[in-house]
Amino acid sequence: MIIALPNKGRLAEPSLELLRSAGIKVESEGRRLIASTNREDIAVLFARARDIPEYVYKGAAQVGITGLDMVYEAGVSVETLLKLDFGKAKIVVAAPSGSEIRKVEDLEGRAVATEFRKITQDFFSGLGIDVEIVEVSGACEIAPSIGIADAIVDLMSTGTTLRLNGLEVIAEIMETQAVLIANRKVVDDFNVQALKTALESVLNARGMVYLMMNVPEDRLEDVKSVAPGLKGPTVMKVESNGMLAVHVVIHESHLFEVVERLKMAGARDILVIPVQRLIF
Ligand SMILES: Nc1ncnc2c1ncn2[C@@H]1O[C@H](COP(=O)(O)OP(=O)(O)OP(=O)(O)O)[C@@H](O)[C@H]1O
Ligand SMILES: O=P(O)(O)OC[C@H]1O[C@H](OP(=O)(O)OP(=O)(O)O)[C@H](O)[C@@H]1O
Ligand SMILES: [Mg+2]
Repeated sequence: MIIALPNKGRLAEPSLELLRSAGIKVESEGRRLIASTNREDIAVLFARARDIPEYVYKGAAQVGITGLDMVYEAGVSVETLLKLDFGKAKIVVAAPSGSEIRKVEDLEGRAVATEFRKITQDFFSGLGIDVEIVEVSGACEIAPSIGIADAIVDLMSTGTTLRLNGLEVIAEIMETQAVLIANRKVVDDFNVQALKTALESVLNARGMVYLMMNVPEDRLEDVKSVAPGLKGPTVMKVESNGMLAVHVVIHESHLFEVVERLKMAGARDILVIPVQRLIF
């Protein structure tokens, strides 16, 4: 199986990191664009995020990681298997603050600069608004101030780039994040499904911790009410001393108060263990 990964840009490092957590280690040598991995049956193809949907559609790679925006923009039919929870941003229409352009209808007959020709075209034609699209290949926020366009369609996450360039959002087109995509013909292949399961299990496990503790039998209900767990705690009898071993998965953000409450409810010997993978 070949996995297409972004070779640079915002999605590159988090994609490699996610694969690594899922047990797939890329053995890359500098600028080589095809790399082997620790698994004999999995190789990686490094490409631009923008080109990955096309490569997966054509079958040059069976699966790939790219932005959902890139999938729409490519306009090809691939299967989105999983949202990956990084590379989160919005595609917005923005115009110079204080200009007469306050809403998308004001752009009728005007010029819009963007790297996203198809998304922009589809958005405005869907609203029946006729705009001229000025295609740029990056740093599109500069376009209005140099007289190239009246507005832009671009990605926004923190909003800093827009603000620093005197632009403000007048409409939101779509939300994007990194996704795992697959060629439709191989969606059900064992390796494709195994990769999906592995990545999903890493995402599920993020922020979760496993608690193990000993609880006197007569305090079980008190402990349960403090830490109900994902599917109720696992309870095992500890031989001979009237104690129960209780195991439960909770969210790390609750750990601070849950541990104290468990202690108060009679739990002892509490172990907190990181969760590597979680498969429901
Ligand atoms: N500010 C951002 N916040 C979150 N995700 C982003 C942001 N900018 C881009 N992305 C996501 O990353 C993808 C790739 O964009 P990025 O700018 O990293 O690379 P590129 O445009 O391919 O390369 P370059 O900008 O270096 O030419 C985008 O399609 C989008 O899905
Ligand atoms: O809302 P913000 O947090 O400011 O992020 C938005 C900016 O991030 C991306 O650019 P990137 O940094 O990838 O540079 P690029 O223009 O070279 O692609 C995007 O094209 C915006 O310009
Ligand atoms: Mg970019």
